[in-house]
Amino acid sequence: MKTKIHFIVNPIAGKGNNGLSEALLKTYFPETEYSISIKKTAFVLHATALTQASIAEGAEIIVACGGDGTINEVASCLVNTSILLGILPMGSGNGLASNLKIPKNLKKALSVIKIQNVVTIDTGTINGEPFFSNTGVGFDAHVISDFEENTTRQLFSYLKSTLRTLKKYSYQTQLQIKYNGTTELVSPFLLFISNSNEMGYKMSLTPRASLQDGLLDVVIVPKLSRFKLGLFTMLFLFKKHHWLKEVRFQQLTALEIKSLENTTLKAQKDGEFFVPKEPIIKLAIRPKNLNVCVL
Ligand SMILES: Nc1ncnc2c1ncn2[C@@H]1O[C@H](COP(=O)(O)OP(=O)(O)OP(=O)(O)O)[C@@H](O)[C@H]1O
Repeated sequence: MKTKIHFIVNPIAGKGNNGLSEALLKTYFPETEYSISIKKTAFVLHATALTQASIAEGAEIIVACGGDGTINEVASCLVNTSILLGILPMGSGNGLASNLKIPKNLKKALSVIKIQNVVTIDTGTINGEPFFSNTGVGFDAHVISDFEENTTRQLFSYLKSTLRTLKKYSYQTQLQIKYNGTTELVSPFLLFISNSNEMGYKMSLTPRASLQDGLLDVVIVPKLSRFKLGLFTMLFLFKKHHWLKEVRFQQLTALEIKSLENTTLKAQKDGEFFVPKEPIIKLAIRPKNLNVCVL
């Protein structure tokens, strides 16, 4: 029996020129042993529809070719199944791939899929919808909202969006957060929840996070003075933001966030803008329910 591998390719992820061709795939996965299919996405959420079709076609490995957004759309269909997720990192940040040590080099990443060495990782949920890398309802969500107006998806565009968001960001949103039987009121600059220890571009707000510890790593940063914000940014770039006493970390299995104004919050999910349907956001971890090909 030939192994069925389906490649779901996002042609606009990262710089957009990914170098993946059928000829290259055939050198790694010869027709005598493998049955290969390449599918290109044409719009947002198309990867999910293509993955569902691949599952119905009996694919045993489904490879997300793109960044965290593409992985989210593909992997959402693979949780709690025995189908393996492969990753060819072709996005801008590639946070999850980097945490999993999947090489950015296309040929090396193809070898990883061929070896079929598998780890089972945790996945997070936000109001029941899976996320794999991170989510957030603070400054990061506003940056992503601005970023999606850009025509290019590269580091420079993230930097531009960060600066634009810094100028207009307001801290008016009063949130009630509940975890481990505790209720708190916060009005945070940042409320970031991560499964992975990397956000992309080798940057991390949650360096202690593990994809296999059954925990969500939560970072809460209150409103900061301009000086403290500058300091926080500098420390963050060197992964030393924990030096600031205002920065709080929690490792949790569940968290509830409620807008006191009863408005729906802006959020980001794996780097894509997301507006939860209700003013209450429920976050949870689902331990070890996704099989991923790694080195
Ligand atoms: N043909 C298409 N045209 C426009 N958008 C698309 C197309 N195909 C997929 N998308 C959308 O592109 C978005 C970005 O994809 P992805 O996150 O993989 O790349 P990236 O943002 O460059 O990488 P990263 O998240 O690692 O920074 C996803 O939300 C996906 O739904």
